[in-house]
Amino acid sequence: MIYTVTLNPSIDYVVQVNQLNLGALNKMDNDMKFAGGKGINVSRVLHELGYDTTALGFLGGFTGDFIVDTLTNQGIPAAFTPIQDDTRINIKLKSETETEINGQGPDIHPGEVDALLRQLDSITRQDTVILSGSTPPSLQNDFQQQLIERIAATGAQFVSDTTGEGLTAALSHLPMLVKPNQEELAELFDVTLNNQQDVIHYGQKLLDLGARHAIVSMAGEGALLFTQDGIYHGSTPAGQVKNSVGAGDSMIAGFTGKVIETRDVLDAFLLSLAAGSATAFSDDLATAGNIDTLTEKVTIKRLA
Ligand SMILES: Nc1ncnc2c1ncn2[C@@H]1O[C@H](COP(=O)(O)OP(=O)(O)O)[C@@H](O)[C@H]1O
Ligand SMILES: O=P(O)(O)OC[C@H]1O[C@](O)(COP(=O)(O)O)[C@@H](O)[C@@H]1O
Repeated sequence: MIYTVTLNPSIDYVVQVNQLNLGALNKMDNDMKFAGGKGINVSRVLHELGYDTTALGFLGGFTGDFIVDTLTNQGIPAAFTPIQDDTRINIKLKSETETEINGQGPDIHPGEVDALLRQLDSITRQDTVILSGSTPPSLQNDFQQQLIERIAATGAQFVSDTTGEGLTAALSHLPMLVKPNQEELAELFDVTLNNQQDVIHYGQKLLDLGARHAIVSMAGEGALLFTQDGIYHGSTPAGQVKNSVGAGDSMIAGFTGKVIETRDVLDAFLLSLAAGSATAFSDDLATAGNIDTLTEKVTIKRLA
């Protein structure tokens, strides 16, 4: 089973305002609500690709109900830990540019934390756990670290898609995969990345620090894959970008599902690239059909 853990899910409220006037009344040209949060997106794409997954994490209030209903309607298995406070709403404003306004996240009470930790005790070494996204501010700074130690103790392999301290904590427990984007990589090492050589240099450090595989995603520029055997660049196919929210999560779903199925890392990278672009080219997350079509249009080149 592939478990995803989303500590800070969200309703992603995508608002289209073609001509945005700040400080004035604007009318929406279109709006859409999606069950979001990084791990939830990963579970949705894993399910779409036919892989067994269960979504875990904290959910509460009317916003939490919306997410549970959406996942139930899509047939995605979930076992969320109920919380008293409302799950957040993240605004994705589409105009000439894409602007994101993410909520901080709800208050999580100690009993709710204990309930989530107890759920993790049933994970076994045959499972994979994907720990994705931010941590609600009411949780202690070292909560991600605690969680990773708990997961590592079960013997399950894990994937980490978070930033800052959480990512540093993950690296020391030998994650199967980490996937920072280029900005997150720069933030982790507190550097400016000026060219591909810089990205390669710091991407390789992710392996040196403990990751078994690392993907550094670069939006429309594709992604770099770092493995013990080599470094690869994957391209993006031509297409019209509609909504890139969840592109990184789709990548993680494609890579993790395929690598568990076939153990073929390059096949997994190919699927991850197709899934990322298929999501960028869709209003919502990618469909299996779109991913399949793009798989033939992605190329991978060995760099080192
Ligand atoms: N504009 C785009 N055109 C084509 N593919 C894209 C685009 N944006 C993202 N993707 C695909 O999705 C992957 C992840 O996107 P990225 O924006 O780097 O991640 P994140 O969503 O984590 O910030 C990219 O490596 C690429 O394969
Ligand atoms: O948990 P965080 O880091 O605040 O991010 C949450 C946001 O990330 C998303 O999962 C999208 O992530 P990506 O675009 O990086 O794939 C949205 O659904 C959600 O609004």
